[in-house]
Amino acid sequence: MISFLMRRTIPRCRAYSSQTTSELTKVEVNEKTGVAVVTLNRPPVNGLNVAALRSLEKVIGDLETNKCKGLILSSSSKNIFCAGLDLTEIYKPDQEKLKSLWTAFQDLWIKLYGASFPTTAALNGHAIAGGCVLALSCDYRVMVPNSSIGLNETELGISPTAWIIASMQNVLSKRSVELALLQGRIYKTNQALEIGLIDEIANDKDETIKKCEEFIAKYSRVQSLAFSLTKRELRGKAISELTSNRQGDLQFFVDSINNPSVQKFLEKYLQSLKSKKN
Ligand SMILES: CCCCCCCC/C=C\CC(=O)SCCNC(=O)CCNC(=O)[C@H](O)C(C)(C)COP(=O)(O)OP(=O)(O)OC[C@H]1O[C@@H](n2cnc3c(N)ncnc32)[C@H](O)[C@@H]1OP(=O)(O)O
Repeated sequence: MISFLMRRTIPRCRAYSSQTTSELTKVEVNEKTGVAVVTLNRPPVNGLNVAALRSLEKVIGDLETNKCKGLILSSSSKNIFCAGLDLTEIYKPDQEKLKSLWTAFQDLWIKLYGASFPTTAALNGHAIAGGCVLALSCDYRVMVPNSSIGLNETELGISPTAWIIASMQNVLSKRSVELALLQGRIYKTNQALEIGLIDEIANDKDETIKKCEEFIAKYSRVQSLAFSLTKRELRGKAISELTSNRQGDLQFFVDSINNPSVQKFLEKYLQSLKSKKN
């Protein structure tokens, strides 16, 4: 069950009625500000499987319906924000599950990137691949020191699809996007700040959330309708490009993952992650 701490005094933020989302995503809404802290909660690394993606998508949909004031995306892990798509779901995949995974990721991106309220990522640790996409889909990113962030897909042998590139282009210069994507580069916190991949550094998780709250507070005098219409103008093109080509995008993903050389790499990659501890 999702835990809600709903405010009673902000008239535009109604109490949630849905209780169907699982513990995969926890939600707390600040009674005073109406800002929701949404916590990814799939240990050990918040790997994104279909259930986790759908859970987060539903939460964002509920926040949208309830006209909350802003979102802070965080993680229950001590040092990992999100390690991206669950690699065990894309190695030797069940084909139907693979399609569901990508479709759920597309749906989540459309909701998060297009959210009509301010969105922030409180990066209390690593944000790799799909984890970086979640961060890039928000309006603002605050990260703790000694963490890493980036899109390493080319290292995995797959190429980021148009909407993922658009999310990065929305944040970085064209030159930085080229370097980041073509090299499949993962940036340390300081480097990420230098190129603008994150907006601020915070000392710890609490401070990431505080800084995200401060960012959202800057919008308190902005009319919600003007905010959402302006955001739609800025981001709508990338979203409609995906919505008009969802099937093609899905097929590209499925073909990429099923490529024997990608599967071979994934096998070695998963082994290397496991053998780190030995
Ligand atoms: C259209 C064509 C395709 C377009 C694709 C582009 C789209 C891009 C979007 C998504 C793609 C992806 O997201 S693919 C996922 C890629 N993710 C990664 O490469 C991250 C891999 N993980 C790490 O680098 C590290 O785990 C970490 C830095 C995140 C944390 O390191 P730490 O040392 O703290 O932890 P461990 O490495 O020991 O991990 C603990 C535990 O978790 C397992 N693990 C890690 N990552 C994943 C994952 N993504 N999915 C599933 N499982 C994962 C790891 O193997 C360990 O397991 P064990 O405890 O069993 O050993």
